[in-house]
Amino acid sequence: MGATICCCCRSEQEQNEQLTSVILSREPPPKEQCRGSLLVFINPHSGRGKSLETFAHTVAPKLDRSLIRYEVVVTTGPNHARNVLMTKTDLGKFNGILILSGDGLVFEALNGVLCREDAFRIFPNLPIGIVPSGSGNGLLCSVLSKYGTKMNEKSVMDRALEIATSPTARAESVALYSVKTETATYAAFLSIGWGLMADIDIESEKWRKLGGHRFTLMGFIRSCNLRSYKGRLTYRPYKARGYTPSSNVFSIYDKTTQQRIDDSTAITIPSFADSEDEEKHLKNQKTTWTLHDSEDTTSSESESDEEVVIEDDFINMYAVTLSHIAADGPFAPSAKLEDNRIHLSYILWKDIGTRVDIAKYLLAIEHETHLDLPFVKRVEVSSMKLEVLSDGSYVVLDGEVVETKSIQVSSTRNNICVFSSTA
Ligand SMILES: Nc1ncnc2c1ncn2[C@@H]1O[C@H](COP(=O)(O)OP(=O)(O)OP(=O)(O)O)[C@@H](O)[C@H]1O
Repeated sequence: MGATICCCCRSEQEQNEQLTSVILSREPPPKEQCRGSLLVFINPHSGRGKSLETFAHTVAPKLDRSLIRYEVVVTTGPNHARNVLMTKTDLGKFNGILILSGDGLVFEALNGVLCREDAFRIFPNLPIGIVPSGSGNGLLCSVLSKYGTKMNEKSVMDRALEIATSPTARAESVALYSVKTETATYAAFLSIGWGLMADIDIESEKWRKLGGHRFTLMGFIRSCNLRSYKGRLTYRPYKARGYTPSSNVFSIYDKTTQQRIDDSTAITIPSFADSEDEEKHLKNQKTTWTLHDSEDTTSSESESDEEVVIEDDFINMYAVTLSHIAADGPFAPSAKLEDNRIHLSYILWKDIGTRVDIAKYLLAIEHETHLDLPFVKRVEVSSMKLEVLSDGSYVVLDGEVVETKSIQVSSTRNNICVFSSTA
């Protein structure tokens, strides 16, 4: 335990191998003394490439002191975490999972869970903790900003470490969205982008080591080479439909995931006249989304309103479901963790004067004034569909590129739970 490593004079790969073997050989605290256990995913290449070091030197010693055991998976490439979570048979024994990467690995992990039969029981009962090692950490920043953490890299990292390693850590609900493309279904929690900001996000990935500065640099380049993107955007304005989202805040180490699942199943099973109905109810609970705009939830004629369709040349389309997309000012200040509305904003080519307007828009994001610019249209929606009608653009979901020309995002009444505070 607590081995110190001299990292100078060695290649990055050798350092990573050495750190991995130190991490995997750590003696856990004795089981009978432990408060609980975490399943940890470390992406050695995320962000500035420091996640193994952060775990070995900071997270692991703190978890040991807090008597929290951990099982570590050092991811070897895309889909590793997804495959583990799809197939792991003992997920219920953990109190939570901890991810040392960015939003991309959280997205991958959730979509691994989505492939499981018990996905919709796991989501609200298996808390996800994040130690921000990737370059985009919108989920973590949205959660921490609710509790007043200052939005700069150091404060976010310090607070995330405190929560991730504390025996009194608590988790709370974050709304989950159902996404369909031409070929796949996803669970998403953060954003869908197309056009200017999606291009900036993806084209700046080669500068990962610059951290958040990569977006500023690529934003400057992109606004000098402004493009328009042809597409059709269809959306349905948000209506409450009698639903008031509420947050479930709970202590992570009071129960394991399986104990929480067992408790919630016992509470939510109504008494059924016959066992066939009961079986059907349980099956639905396990396997399906609860869509916000389903027939069951549209209670009156006035609520089944028209869809709005815009077919035009766009400069940017960016929709978020959480307040922050990075550790700067909020992108959607009114977004709340548990609330299931989608904050859609877009800019049409015909509405801007010059490309200086776009530079102003990108700069305004940092100062939270971007939504006040006259050429930025915004609306809260419960579902939206984007059909891309031109070539050569990225559709980016929770920071990850999805290969599709058509994508539909729907609000649901499902949620995940995320490490958020300490008692
Ligand atoms: N060992 C690995 N090597 C390369 N890619 C990996 C590895 N492990 C995981 N990945 C992939 O890297 C992506 C990590 O994205 P994440 O957002 O977590 O980090 P990031 O450094 O901020 O990356 P990005 O800038 O692309 O968002 C995930 O899609 C994941 O599948």
